[in-house]
Parts: sequence; structure tokens; C-alpha cells
Amino acid sequence: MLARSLIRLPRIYRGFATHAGSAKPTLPAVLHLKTGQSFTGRSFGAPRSIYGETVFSTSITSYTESMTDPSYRGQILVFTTPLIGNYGVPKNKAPNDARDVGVVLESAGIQCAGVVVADVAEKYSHYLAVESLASWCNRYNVPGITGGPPSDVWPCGADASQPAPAAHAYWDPSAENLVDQISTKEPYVLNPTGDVQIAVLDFGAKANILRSLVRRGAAVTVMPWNYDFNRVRDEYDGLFLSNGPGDPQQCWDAALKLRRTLAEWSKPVFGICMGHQIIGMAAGLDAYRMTFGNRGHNQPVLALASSGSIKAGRVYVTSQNHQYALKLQDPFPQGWEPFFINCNDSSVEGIKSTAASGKRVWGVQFHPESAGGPLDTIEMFTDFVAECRAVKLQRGLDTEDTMGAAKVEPVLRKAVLPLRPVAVAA
Ligand SMILES: NC(=O)CC[C@H](N)C(=O)O
Repeated sequence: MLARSLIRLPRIYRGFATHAGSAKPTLPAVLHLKTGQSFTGRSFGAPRSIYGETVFSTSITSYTESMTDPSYRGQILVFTTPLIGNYGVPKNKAPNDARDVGVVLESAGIQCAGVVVADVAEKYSHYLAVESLASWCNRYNVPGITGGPPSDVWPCGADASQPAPAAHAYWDPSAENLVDQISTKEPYVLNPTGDVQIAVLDFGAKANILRSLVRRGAAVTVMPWNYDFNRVRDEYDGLFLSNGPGDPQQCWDAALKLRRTLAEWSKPVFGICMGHQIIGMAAGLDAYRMTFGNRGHNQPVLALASSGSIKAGRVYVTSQNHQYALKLQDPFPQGWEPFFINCNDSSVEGIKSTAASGKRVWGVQFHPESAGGPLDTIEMFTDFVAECRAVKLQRGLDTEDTMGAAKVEPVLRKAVLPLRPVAVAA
């Protein structure tokens, strides 16, 4: 169900923080959909009413990673897995390390607006857990709704006496630039001693994307989503465009700046999810809103082309969280080709620059960094950083008149080979 919606609590119970944070959800709550349906359940987490866009995820694990993924901003996340919360929530602070991003989960706090869980675990067990899902939600002021009506403590249907909001009152997430709300306001650097300089345009980057780059040795400069990279591009060996919340049409400013980058700069560019949509828009493809987005950790995608660790004809199982996609068109804009296609709904899962274009650009709709989900495509980060490194070395060596191609080759191989991905199992 993708309708805009509202989680509503009876007015008299708003402010009952002690109850809302308790292990046993007993207060009634209602999920109203703009399409007219209302679902009654019990409240957990913060005792307040919120508007949001209702989306569902079929993921079985990693509720903590999903809920801290900035791409879920403004959304009421419905878990189709019935039991959520049974391994609790860990302390979200990583050891102080200049190479890391400072958090264990995907951002500093809960990003989704609310959660819907069939059966929220009242007890949790995990060696790293420090609190329950309900207490975590309560601390971040995020309401949750679970189970059926609390018939033992409250007359069934009492919540229904609260009127559903009028259709026009519902919030329209595509009217807001959610990316601008979450993106860094100032550039910052991770792993400054890294040997390749990668700029990240931050549309709401998941921490594991930044980790995946710095762990491969890159110095990463995270920039605001609409930063004019063209002003500083000569200082960088590669450009990365992150995931992010909301409608990509809100980010045309970034797509137009990228269009210029792609026309005038031929170093490696890689984008994930929102970043992939922005690359597509810059390339001349249309982005559209899907009837059913893909959210889950077992989305199969078929590779249509080989590149680095990715082999054409293989199916990779991927982690996904998106509502928009690039439109498949035939022919593709000149210089571009489809890279992956979704095996379930045939949506575009990746695009790349053609070999003939002389560019090195890749975009994927899925999440190679997982967190949560499978690691089938994690080596795409290795490919990207290795490509940045190879281009950097090639350029450095190209400018040395004394070194011809024959001498360059072993130097390059030494730098690149240890980073080559292990073969993906057939
Ligand atoms: N995870 C993402 O980057 C999602 C991109 C975009 N907000 C969408 O829903 O399609």
C-alpha cells in the first residue's frame, strides 16, 4: 500500500510517555490511509500522531539498519515480516576512528516517520542490544503501531471514533525536498590519508556506503547534494552520488550540474539508488514513480553487461529501497546502455556508459553496500575505487615523458591487482 497515511492516537492518550515506552503495547492507535481504509492496532514507541508515506519492506532482518537509512525519511515503514524487534537495538556509536563514520547503524538516529509491525517483540535478546525497539522509537519520538485492537484493555473500535483526516489534509512527500533536509550542510572529509580522492554528493548517504569507500583506501570528501563539483573536480579522482529520500525530480539542480561534469570530465563516476536516478536524468532518461516500489533484501537483478566484478548473464540478489526508477527506453541515449534489469518487474536496475563513449560511469538502483541484505554486489565498490586508482596512476604516468606504455603496465598491475574482486560464484 503506497497511500499517504497518518498514524493517529486518541487525543487523551497523547503524552502518556510511560505507557508508550513500556514493553507491552496497550494503547489503541489507528493507521488511516488516504484511500479511505483505517487499521486499528496498539501503540508502541512515541505517543504522538504523524503523517507519512506508507511503504512496505519484505526484509526479514536489519530493522535497525532500515530504520536509520535516510532514504526512509518521511515514510511509515510497514514490515511484512510479522515479528520485529526480537534482537533489540545496539548502541549506535562506533569507536573513534578517522577512517570510519562514527556510527554502527546507517545514520545517527531513526529516519523513518513511523513503523508498523504485526507483532512487536516485547522481549529482546542479542549480545549487543541495549534497548528494545519500543524504547528506541520512544527516544527518537517515532510512533509505532502493532497487532490488533487492544480488546482486553480498551473497547475494540474506540479509535475509529477519531475521524480520519480529509483527503486534502494528507502530506504529499513529493512536494518536499527531503534531500535538502538531510544532506550535509558543509563538506567534510573521512580518511584524509587515503590514496585516491573521491567526492561524495550526499543526498542522504547511508553510513555503509561511506564505510565501503574508506575501507578500500579512499579519502572521501562528503559534499552537500547541490554542491557545484565542477568548481573542484580537478582535485578528485572519482565522483560518487549517494542514495537519498523522496522524489528525484526535486534534485534537478544536481542532475544539471552533473550533466556538465559528464560532458567535460572523464574520470570514474558511480551512483547508487537516488544517485543512479540523478545520473540517469543527467544522461537524458526519465525518472518515474513506480506503482509498487521495491523494498527488501532479496530482489534479483540480471546483469546485461560485464564490468569489473559483474558478469553479464548472472543474477545477483540485492538489497533495495526505492519508489522511483529510470524509464526503460529503446534506444538508450547515445553513450549509455542498460546494465541491470529487475527479474521480477523488469524495471531498470542499472545503467552504464558504453565502452565507445570513453567515459567510466555506472549507476545502480539497488544497494551493493547492503546493510542490511546480501553482499552479492559489494565488489562494485572495489571495482570503483580500483578504477579511480588506475585512472589516477595512468594520468600521473601519462605525464611522465620517460615512461612508455610497456613500462606503465606492471606498475598499474601492481596497484590494481590486489584490489581485484574475488570471482563471483557461478
Ligand atoms: N534509497 C534511495 O536512494 C531511494 C531513491 C528515491 N528516493 C526513491 O525512492 O526511489
